[in-house]
Amino acid sequence: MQRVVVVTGANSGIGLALCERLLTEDTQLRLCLACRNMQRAEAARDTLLTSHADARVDLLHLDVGSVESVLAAAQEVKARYSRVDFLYLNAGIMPNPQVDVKAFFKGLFSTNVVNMFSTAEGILTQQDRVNADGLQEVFATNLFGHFLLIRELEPLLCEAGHTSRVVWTSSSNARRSAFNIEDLQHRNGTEPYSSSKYASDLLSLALSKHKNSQGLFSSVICPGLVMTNLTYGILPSFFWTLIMPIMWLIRIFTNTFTLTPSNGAEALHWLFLQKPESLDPRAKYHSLTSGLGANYTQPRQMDIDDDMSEVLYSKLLELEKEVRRKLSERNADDKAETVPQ
Ligand SMILES: NC(=O)C1=CN([C@@H]2O[C@H](COP(=O)(O)OP(=O)(O)OC[C@H]3O[C@@H](n4cnc5c(N)ncnc54)[C@H](OP(=O)(O)O)[C@@H]3O)[C@@H](O)[C@H]2O)C=CC1
Ligand SMILES: CC(C)CCC[C@@H](C)[C@H]1CC[C@H]2C3=C(CC[C@]12C)[C@@]1(C)CCC(=O)[C@@H](C)[C@@H]1CC3
Repeated sequence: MQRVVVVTGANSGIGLALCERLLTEDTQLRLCLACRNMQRAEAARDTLLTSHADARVDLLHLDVGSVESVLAAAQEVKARYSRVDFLYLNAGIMPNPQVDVKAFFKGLFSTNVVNMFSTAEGILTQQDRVNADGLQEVFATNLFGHFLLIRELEPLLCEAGHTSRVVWTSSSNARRSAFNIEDLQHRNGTEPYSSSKYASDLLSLALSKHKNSQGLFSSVICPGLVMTNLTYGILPSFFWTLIMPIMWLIRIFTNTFTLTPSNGAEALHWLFLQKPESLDPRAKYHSLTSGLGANYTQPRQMDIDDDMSEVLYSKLLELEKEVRRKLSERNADDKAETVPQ
């Protein structure tokens, strides 16, 4: 049976490395790269086809941060495929990141040093903005757009007779203290990235609870610290080049410095090979790399509770209704404007 796998944010970094690994694993796969930039998506497909000439690689235009784009992409998926076996929710942004250098050096000489290097706790903030849909951009991209995509694809994902999987690329930067259920979109804070990733952890648990009986299983992973466009956006390039030998050195002491996209994709790949019933919906599956470069996956319990996950789920359903209502009003207005008087 040819399995259909959709990967969001597949044109670079961890998403692209995952595609490469999946094609090596299953040559019969039908792989769909869901990307907002079609030029980069085509380049990614070319790269994949160089090493897997016979592979079936499709492209799908998806800007996960735009409600209209998500709805159109979901329609396209439903038209193209009769099933979706895996939906990897990997696209993510961390706009305008700022490192608190003072806090970093303070942390360096504290007992919190290992935690600081694996979670960036206390040293990393971002500046968010409102997007065209009136949503906070980080929330819309990292969480809500993916939620809407799942909702739209439910007919395929929850089809009787087979199981489907959604896998969130979360982060060990996801922290309860950065998340406020009264401020879901993190309008008032400086850690929208951490908040959105914590929300994805909560949402994954709620999805498992509500949808397992319909054959849909949701899991969460952390790729570790990986050198990608996202991380290169945190410090100037020359600085990364300067500290890179130190990064490789640190890897001897912490297994969370996976560093290469392929290593970071370890847990995503590992989940592809597991039976969904054997997975723990409360665990985050971490990609880890030993000092000698060996990859492995380790589940760690998440700091989440059922009540909050339920509240988040119902708030997202509410927001979905509101967003759909606004969109149909906007479409009706546009239509009225184009009708000749
Ligand atoms: N690198 C790291 O250390 C860690 C990364 N992660 C997570 O891993 C995931 C992948 O990131 P990574 O590979 O590191 O970084 P990259 O920047 O290389 O990849 C991010 C991908 O997401 C895509 N993307 C961003 N915004 C949108 C959008 N609105 N619609 C569709 N696609 C979009 C990007 O496309 P485009 O090329 O168009 O920008 C790109 O393909 C993210 O969710 C990130 O939060 C988690 C923990 C650590
Ligand atoms: C001398 C400099 C001020 C050194 C700064 C080092 C930091 C830039 C890194 C230390 C820990 C890193 C880290 C991440 C980004 C870069 C650091 C803050 C992440 C937040 C990247 C994205 C994620 O999702 C996390 C899992 C990473 C955690 C560690």
